[in-house]
Amino acid sequence: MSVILDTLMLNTRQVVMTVNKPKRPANKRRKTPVTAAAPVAGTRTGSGAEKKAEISAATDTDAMSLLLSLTPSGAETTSATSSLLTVKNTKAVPQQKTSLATAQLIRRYHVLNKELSKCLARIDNARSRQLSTRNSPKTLTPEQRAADLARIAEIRQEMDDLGGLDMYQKASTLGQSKQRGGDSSKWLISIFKSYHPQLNRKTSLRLRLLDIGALSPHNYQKHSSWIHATTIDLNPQDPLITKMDFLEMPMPSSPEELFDIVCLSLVVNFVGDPTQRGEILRRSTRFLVSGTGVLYLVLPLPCIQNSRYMDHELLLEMMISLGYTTLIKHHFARKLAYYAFQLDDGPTDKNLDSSATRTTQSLFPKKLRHDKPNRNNFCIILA
Ligand SMILES: C[S@@+](CC[C@H](N)C(=O)[O-])C[C@H]1O[C@@H](n2cnc3c(N)ncnc32)[C@H](O)[C@@H]1O
Repeated sequence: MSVILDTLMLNTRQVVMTVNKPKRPANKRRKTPVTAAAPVAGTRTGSGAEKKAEISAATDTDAMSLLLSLTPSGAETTSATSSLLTVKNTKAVPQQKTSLATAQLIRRYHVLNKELSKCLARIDNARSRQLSTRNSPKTLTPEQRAADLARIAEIRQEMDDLGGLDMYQKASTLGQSKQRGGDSSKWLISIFKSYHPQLNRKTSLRLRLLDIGALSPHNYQKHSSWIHATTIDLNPQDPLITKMDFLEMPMPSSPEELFDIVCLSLVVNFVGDPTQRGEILRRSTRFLVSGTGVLYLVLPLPCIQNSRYMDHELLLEMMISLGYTTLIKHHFARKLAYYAFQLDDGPTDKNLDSSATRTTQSLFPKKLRHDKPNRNNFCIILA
């Protein structure tokens, strides 16, 4: 696990930016960025003026398609989360890159990702309000919408200049390297060895593990006698990892497709939108064996210990509401919070689309809990 990842703080107010945008001389500008995903036809836009004209002309266009049209490197869209991301292949992060520079890059990427989610959510919310209540006073004015869209374009450009998701992941992988403390699978393995002592005796039982947001397919390799790992990521860094957005992953249709362990290590905080964070947690229940399934959740410690809107107790309440009534174990390391929850009570509406069965009212809305200075704004909303 990355030591540098531990420092992630998700508070836009903390952004005193220290990562400088790489400045390229005009004659050395990237021509066509290499995209991991197929470029969206006609996505490349021209000058800033052209972009602005496009923005103001497009106020009635769907925000997502417009966002894509502003995407410098044309990422493939799946869910709203992944569509936010600039995905392109970048060169490996040099090993000698200082941990400080890597940490800054990761931190900046998080901040941008979060701001992007906010702009998009504002546009999407205004749009749904407009559809439900014609001329609602709460909808965005054309100027506000244009400002948000312009900011989205700027953010995407900066993400692209930083190297996009690919560079972020390479930096994170570097952070996982042994010199910096290794990956987070170690804590999970130690829990399982004490929690399921029979596994030490190498029975034929092989646990099915789903690693969401995996940077390496090899984290569980040396335990392959008792763990079968399925690894997915929005932008796989290895051919053995499946390119998949968890929010779009088909639900298991039979017990054989369920998992014994679902890992969300530094993924929930990576997602910028608090409601989507909650959706990821809720969705995890549908992939686990009810009664025995284990969710392994890792968050930066400040998300739990230094947020205005979140703390350990609230996280437990949220998890209990989802059916994770047993906290097998948790551990606060210097910079990371580790949790292993058991899914005692699986979802009752397994065969139904979750959104169709819920009201629009949040079970756990954004609510101030610690009104103190110097706290961050990390939040999870459970709808
Ligand atoms: C900070 S990295 C964490 C990597 C690794 N799990 C660790 O503990 O170091 C977050 C990863 O989550 C992935 N991710 C975020 N949202 C995702 C989603 N909806 N589906 C699949 N992967 C996702 C990102 O692509 C990124 O590689």
